[in-house]
Order: sequence, then C-alpha cells, then structure tokens
Amino acid sequence: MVASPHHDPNTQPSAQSAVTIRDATVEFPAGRRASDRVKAIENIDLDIPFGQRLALVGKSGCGKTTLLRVIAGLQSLSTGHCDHHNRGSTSFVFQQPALLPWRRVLGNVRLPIELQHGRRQLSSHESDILTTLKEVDLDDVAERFPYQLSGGMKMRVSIARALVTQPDLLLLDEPFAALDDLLRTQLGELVTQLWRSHGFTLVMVTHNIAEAILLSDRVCVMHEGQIAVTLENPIARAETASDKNGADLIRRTPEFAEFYGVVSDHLKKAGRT
Ligand SMILES: Nc1ncnc2c1ncn2[C@@H]1O[C@H](COP(=O)(O)OP(=O)(O)OP(=O)(O)O)[C@@H](O)[C@H]1O
Repeated sequence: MVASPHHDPNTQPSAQSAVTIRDATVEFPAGRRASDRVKAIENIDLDIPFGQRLALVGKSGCGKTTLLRVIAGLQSLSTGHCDHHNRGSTSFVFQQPALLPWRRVLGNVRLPIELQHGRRQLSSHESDILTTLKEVDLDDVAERFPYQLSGGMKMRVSIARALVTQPDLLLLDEPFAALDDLLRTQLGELVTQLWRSHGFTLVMVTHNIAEAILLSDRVCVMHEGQIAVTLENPIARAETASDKNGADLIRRTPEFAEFYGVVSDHLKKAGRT
C-alpha cells in the first residue's frame, strides 16, 4: 500500500494519463462582497492513468463534486488546468437517474446517440443500443416508461445511457447513494463488470468507504479542497470481479478490514487538521 502526499508542483504530465490536472483551483462567490470567496478546490495536482478506477472520498463540502465537475469539463477553473488525453467521449452518471419520463427505456438510452449523430443515422447504431441494454440486463423492459421501473432499474437505464456512446471516461457522482445496500452492491458489481469489458477510465465520488474500496484501484482522501492523501488499493479486484459473490467475499477478508481501517483513519486525520 503506497500513501503519497499529493501536492507536487513538479509532477510532469504522464503519457499514460487519461486526465492530467495541474495546480487546479476553483473559487466561488460566498457572500455579498466581491471579495467574499470560497475555494472549493485548491492547488490540486492529479494524474489519472488510462483504465484506472479512482475513488474520491472525504467529508461533505471538501470539494469532491467540484473536482469531478472539473474533470467532466462542466466547471471552469479559476487557476490551473485540466487536460484530457482521451480519444473518445466522457459520460457522467448522477445520483438521480434523471430519465425523460415521456420516453421509453429504449428512447432514453438512445438519446445520446440522437444528440451525437442526429436521428437519421440511428439505424446504424440500433444494434449498439440493444447490446448496451443487454449488458445492463434491461433488454426485457426496453419498451417500458420510467414510471414502470424500480429504483435499481432506473439507475441501470442511467448507466446504459452513459455507456451507449462507448465513453473512454466514466464519471459517477454518488450514483447509488439513494439505493438500499443490496442494490448498491449489485450495481457496484455491474459497474465492475462493465469496466472489465469496456476498459474505460472511471472516477467516482462516494461517501461510502466500502464502495470506494470495492470499486477502485486508488482512493483519494480529500479535505478542505485538497487531496490529503492518495492510497493505492491493495485489494483492487480485477480478477475476482466476474464472481457474483465477489463483493460479499471480499468484504469478509482481513485485507478488506485492514484497508477500510486505513482509509477511515485518513478521513479522521483529515477531519482533525
Ligand atoms: N456553485 C457554487 N457556489 C458557491 N459555492 C459552491 C458552489 N459549489 C460548491 N460550492 C462550495 O464549494 C465547496 C465544495 O463543494 P462540493 O460540492 O464540491 O463538495 P462535496 O465534497 O462534493 O460535498 P458533498 O459531499 O456534500 O456533496 C463547499 O464549501 C460548497 O459550499
């Protein structure tokens, strides 16, 4: 397990990085006067290698979502830069599935293709759309409307919609926080399987330490807008992910308990400084 302090202005961009962030700061107005500002993130340096899964954890307000939005290109920086070295697109999955209620499952999943290529080219993508629906086990409910789906199914539609454009980078912002533990574990397994078959780079924000450990190769603990520590995940599960009981078995291992303790200690330490 390697813990590395993160703020290193001398770090060079790596050819292997899908995303390179240097000296990134985002300030927001925080009061009546123009001088009242809050730094949501401050002087962040981060390299995310191609195909890596990175989890951002930290207490509420520490800047996780802001950093994720910077990576998504949805949030401009006050200083610094964020560069993508991807060949393809970036997709974002939010906590709320945000499906269009008047469109069936198929129509919701098809939407990004329509936006990217227009309606005329749809037929050439139809088999990709159906393959994606199969991958998330929704092919049987393709003709249903969102109100006819359970919470877990809605989230799977949201994941399918994110995957249908074959993104190189998938960003998840607390995607399963509103779901119960069992569904959360099942969807985590699904994300792991999809990561194995698609090979995208994955960045996720979560409050749940177990989820961070089960779904990542590296965990960044954030505190007050900075990355307090980056931890290599010693139990990254590339080989066991296809096992449906993988998450449950891994949760019971001493290695899991040990790493859980390490992440938890860093979170507490960050909270005390
Ligand atoms: N649009 C905004 N305008 C003003 N302040 C903002 C804005 N967005 C975020 N902030 C502030 O920036 C800081 C970081 O917010 P951010 O949402 O990134 O934290 P977070 O770690 O994702 O929190 P949570 O876990 O509660 O979602 C907080 O102090 C927040 O109040």
